Amino acid sequence: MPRFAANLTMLFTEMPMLDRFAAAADAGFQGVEILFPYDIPARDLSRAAVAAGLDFVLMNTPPPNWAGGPRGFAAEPGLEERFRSDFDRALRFAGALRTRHIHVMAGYAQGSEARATFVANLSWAAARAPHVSLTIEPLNPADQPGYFLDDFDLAADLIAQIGVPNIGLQFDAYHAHLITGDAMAAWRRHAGITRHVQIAGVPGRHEPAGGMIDYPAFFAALDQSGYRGWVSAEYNPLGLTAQGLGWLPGGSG
Ligand SMILES: O=C(O)[C@@H](O)C(=O)CO
Ligand SMILES: [Mg+2]
Repeated sequence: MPRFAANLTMLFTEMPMLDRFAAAADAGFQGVEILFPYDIPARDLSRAAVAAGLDFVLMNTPPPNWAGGPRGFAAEPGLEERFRSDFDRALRFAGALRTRHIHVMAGYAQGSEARATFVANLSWAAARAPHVSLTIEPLNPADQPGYFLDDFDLAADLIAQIGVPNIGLQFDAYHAHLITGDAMAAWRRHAGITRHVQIAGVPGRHEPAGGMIDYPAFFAALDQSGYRGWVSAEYNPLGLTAQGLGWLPGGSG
């Protein structure tokens, strides 16, 4: 069975951020991720993770505003300088938090110039931080219209083109199902390049149980394919988070 992490941007939001770490550990998670941790001093986040005995698994490149900001700039021509300073800010945070992965967000752009920009920015970032694992994640166009990286085959193609060991796929089964119609088939196709997995139910992006993705079968497929990374719960709980954790293998729900 994979190791599970709680996405603290979306889970346990009924309490302040620094209290969510202990709640996640009590529920049976072994790790955490925060999409945009930039509003809270890294040392406070790090202390909370250590005190709860949790690994810090993933964070995103800025912008810092989860509620209203765009999703990155890496594929947007003309914003290369901003991308670089954002990336360095992410690196400083990631160092303080000992984060396993940084998700480099593409932003909103289309066409060959956007692709060339994304490749150039990712290549620069990979060389800048050769010791850090970088991920790219296709987001479904219904939730993120106009987002550059909206296709799994495109992500695979980009990873192959850049061809460095520290860039891999962030496979979010919720987006995979909405983009391809079959998260399990998408997993079989892309397991080999995946560094990080996220889960949520379809439809609705709620608890990963009882929807169109058979999660017990998906977890078995992860094991069968030899996946050794993390699986992060990244969904909007229907009620109090702890009351919806019956799906978590070995958890207290
Ligand atoms: O799936 C998502 O929405 C996230 O993993 C993300 O990083 C978007 O900000
Ligand atoms: Mg995701």
